[in-house]
Amino acid sequence: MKKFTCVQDIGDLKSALAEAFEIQKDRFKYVELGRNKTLMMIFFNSSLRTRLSTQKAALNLGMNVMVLDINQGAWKLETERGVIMDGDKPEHLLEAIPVMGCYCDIIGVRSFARFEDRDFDYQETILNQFIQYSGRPVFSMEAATRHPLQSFADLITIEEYKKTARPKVVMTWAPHPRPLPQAVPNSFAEWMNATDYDFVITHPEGYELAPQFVGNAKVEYDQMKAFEGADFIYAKNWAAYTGDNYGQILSKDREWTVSDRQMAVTNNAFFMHCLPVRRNMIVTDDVIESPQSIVIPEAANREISATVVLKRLIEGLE
Ligand SMILES: CCC[C@H](NC(C)=O)C(=O)O
Ligand SMILES: NC(=O)OP(=O)(O)O
Repeated sequence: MKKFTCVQDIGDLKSALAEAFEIQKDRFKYVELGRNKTLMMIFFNSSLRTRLSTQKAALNLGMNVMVLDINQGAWKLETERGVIMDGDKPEHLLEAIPVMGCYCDIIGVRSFARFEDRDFDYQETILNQFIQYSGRPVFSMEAATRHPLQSFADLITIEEYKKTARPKVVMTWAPHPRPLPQAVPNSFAEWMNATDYDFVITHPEGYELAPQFVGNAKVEYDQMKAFEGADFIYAKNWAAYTGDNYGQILSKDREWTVSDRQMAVTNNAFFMHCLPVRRNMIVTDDVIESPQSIVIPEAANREISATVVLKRLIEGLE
């Protein structure tokens, strides 16, 4: 594997899952593979799970690890080409990227959507500059339009907990005080559409995701109807994608907050969320603390998804 930015990069899902469950049984099985190989993790945005689980995955494989928070300690970076750099940014990304590539073997990048220009975000400008100019294999630690390490962990978790071959999986929008990226819902939808699950997306009108991610999923504007008979509930907030509303909050309707009311019409569904989660905005205390909440095993599987991805990137090194 030469990059990991989307579901297509992992190839056949059944073999990726087999590898994940093998590593889950013995996460140090390939501890020699990464000897004298260096992972560089670059964060343009905050992180807890991605930062810790990806570092742990690298250690599982015997790698050296370097972590850089671009906005703390490094020079402020200009990212636009053609800009006269007479402002507060002393360095351009187009120099910084190949320099960082000199010091490592594999690069992970977190760079969220900026919500200033939809094309800039949806062309994955920052991530693609790392792919083009670093000279190293690059993987996404959540970029502008996807979060594949999260989605792979979500799939592993559903496969672990499902009680039927083709579970009904419902992704529901929920309210949040800030406009959050579409990367997690886009990516979850992309991975769910790559399975044979019964996948439904539910959100208020105006929160339609980009069609290339919705794919063949059923979209249901009535949340209670969507929840009927569900086996898994995946809750997430996202800002509007469509038209002039890009990056905007259209609703903070707390009727969409996942509570016992909605969970009561499911098939005793498991509750999932990528975390961090705003309690009593996205989900009530009772639901996220219930025996059906699997948000912690879901977060634990981030170590497994990252170990599989790093293993395949190391194996792909010349
Ligand atoms: C894994 C989630 C990261 C980010 N969450 C926040 C709070 O910014 C998001 O919603 O994309
Ligand atoms: N789910 C996830 O990626 O969490 P962090 O933003 O804390 O890394």
